[in-house]
Amino acid sequence: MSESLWSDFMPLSSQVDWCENNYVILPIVAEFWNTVSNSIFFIIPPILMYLFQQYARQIGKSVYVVWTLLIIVGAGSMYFHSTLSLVGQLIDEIAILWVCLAALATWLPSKYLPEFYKYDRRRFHASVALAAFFATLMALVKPEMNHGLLFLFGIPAIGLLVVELRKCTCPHVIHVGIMSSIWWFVAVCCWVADRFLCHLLHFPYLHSAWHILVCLASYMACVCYAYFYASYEVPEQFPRLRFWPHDRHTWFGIPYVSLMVASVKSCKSF
Ligand SMILES: CCCCCCCC/C=C\CCCCCCCC(=O)N[C@@H](CO)[C@H](O)/C=C/CCCCCCCCCCCCC
Ligand SMILES: [Ca+2]
Ligand SMILES: [Zn+2]
Repeated sequence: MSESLWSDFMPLSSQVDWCENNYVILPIVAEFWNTVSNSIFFIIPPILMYLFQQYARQIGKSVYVVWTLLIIVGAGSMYFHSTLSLVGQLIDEIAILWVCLAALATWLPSKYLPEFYKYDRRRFHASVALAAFFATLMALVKPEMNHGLLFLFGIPAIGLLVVELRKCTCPHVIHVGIMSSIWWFVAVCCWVADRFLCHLLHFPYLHSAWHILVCLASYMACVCYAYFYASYEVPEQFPRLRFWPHDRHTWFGIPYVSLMVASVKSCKSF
């Protein structure tokens, strides 16, 4: 390993530094609150792994790839904020790139794909894997551009959500989709304010709030995509949204997709 590569592991070697003051709470952690706020990525995705077991069995195991990558996003972000190293920044960004592409490959309904991919989804998965490989190489070239480019995933993500929610008649899916969009909007405001208005606001916790809100927005959007995908691809399994720990908890429960036997009506009210 060359000397310059070693230096990319050094604390504070990233050009990015967030509003929270460095090394204030613990002498070995650069940004304490920005580090610990990523803990939410170790709580929600494992619960989703548990709740999506039936979905994985009946529709596809790639749902586990998305939840695992979300945990890796949290771990990468923790490492980045605890060191503010360039390597930490790249791990954080590349993990986000991969989870977005994995979500796209897993849940983009076939009706949106060109004919070439429609009848063999493995071709689509292979193309996304190839795109992930080249995008990862490009991410190493100009790391300072990565944040901005990653936000572009928000456009198809919101686009798909809006298009499908307008057609959707299930009130639970509409509720989760709207909450996801609200959290996403507030999260982006927090990210922008922390990045560009730090000297005006002097409020160092906005990036921590972003971590929590973007995790909520992304997992809720993913649950909606999982529902839309199942509704298109396996309507005979009557997908419906349920909430953990109880279906009564539509506000604070964790939504997931459950598949039913053909005799039960889809989206039945609780
Ligand atoms: C058909 C759908 C395609 C897109 C699916 C998107 C699924 C998104 C899944 C997970 C994204 C998680 C992102 C978490 C980032 C946490 C790490 C972090 O905070 N990193 C920052 C530094 O610590 C870094 O500055 C962040 C950079 C920008 C990230 C932009 C992510 C865009 C993700 C799009 C999410 C869409 C949610 C839509 C809600 C309606
Ligand atoms: Ca800082
Ligand atoms: Zn962060």
